[in-house]
Amino acid sequence: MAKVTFKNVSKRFEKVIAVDNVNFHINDGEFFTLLGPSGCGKTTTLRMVAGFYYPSDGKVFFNDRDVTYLVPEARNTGMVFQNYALFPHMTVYENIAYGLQVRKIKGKIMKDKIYDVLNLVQMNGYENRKIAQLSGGQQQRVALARALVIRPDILLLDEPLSNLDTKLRKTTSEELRKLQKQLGITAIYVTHDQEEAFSVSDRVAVLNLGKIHQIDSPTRIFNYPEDRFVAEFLGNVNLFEATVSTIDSENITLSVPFSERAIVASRARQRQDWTFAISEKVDVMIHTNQLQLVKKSEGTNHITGRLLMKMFNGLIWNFDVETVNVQWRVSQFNYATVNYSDFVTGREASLYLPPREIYLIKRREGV
Ligand SMILES: Nc1ncnc2c1ncn2[C@@H]1O[C@H](COP(=O)(O)OP(=O)(O)OP(=O)(O)O)[C@@H](O)[C@H]1O
Repeated sequence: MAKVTFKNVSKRFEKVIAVDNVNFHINDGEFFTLLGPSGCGKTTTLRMVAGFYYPSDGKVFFNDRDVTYLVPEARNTGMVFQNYALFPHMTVYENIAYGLQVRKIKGKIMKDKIYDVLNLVQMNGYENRKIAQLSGGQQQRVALARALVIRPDILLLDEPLSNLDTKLRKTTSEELRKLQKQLGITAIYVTHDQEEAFSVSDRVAVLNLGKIHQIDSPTRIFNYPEDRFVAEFLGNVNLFEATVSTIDSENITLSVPFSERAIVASRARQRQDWTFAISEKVDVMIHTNQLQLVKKSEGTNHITGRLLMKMFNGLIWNFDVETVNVQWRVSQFNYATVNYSDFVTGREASLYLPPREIYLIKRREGV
């Protein structure tokens, strides 16, 4: 087991700053994910953990040991690559044996280790198959077995599920999480898929353009995004700009671009480490499932709009509603007893914004 620390780490490739002054600390046995859009520096960060790249600036520690410039072979990390990087004409057994042979492990010890790990990833019986004769999901298990057979202190996973179909991704990510906890191994996972990141991770770092925007548990990131980028990247949100009008012990009122009347946000919903001032400009977030579609627009936080689109996907209904200056997305669970046909595309449809679901994002410089 190992802790991993990045201290002021940057990585430049000529003019490109792939990783820009990144700091984080990963605990023993933690499942930690680097999440962000394509090109944000996830893979470069992971490669600096593995030792495939050395930082241009800053330091990397495993526990208290400075490993910044240590060669990959001396780090005891196991890596699963996006394309698995297996030898297609070799058997499953030979692929897994490779890393052990490099480490001069032979004979019965090697054999026992290979059968142990095959068991672990539920691939016993496949040892003599060639990689080219396996399905994508099975190849993924072999790649995982190959990374685990050396008993690494840290398991590194670079989009390991991206070649699997949606259903298999779900079950495999659940298994991966179980296995990681069972082994108590520290894992660092790279993905651009928010759902995948949330379902496997203890904590997630959200990156953009080489910088970390937020490191938190999945629920904290979802409910309390640090900035507008994080909220937008996670999706399933409505965002608008507002100005703080009044603040009392219970509520913050906001002047908004889509209504003459002020909107009320409950203070209980806000991050306790942020304070807001009268006239402060903020970004406001409300999750698509927290907005309510209503027939009549009466009273506080009700606004009148027009239904642009409605779509049923089996579990939820999605509605797009247009009001002055803002287009909204509303997602509601389907209930057989609720009649959604009352909402007709092109006709009036109103929204209710529950005060306890309105989240204010503090603006900050430099990100
Ligand atoms: N070897 C390299 N030489 C030059 N530029 C590079 C190199 N590797 C990465 N980059 C650049 O650094 C930035 C970060 O790349 P990185 O591969 O870390 O992103 P990523 O978040 O993993 O993206 P993806 O999800 O697309 O794999 C990108 O702009 C990329 O073009």
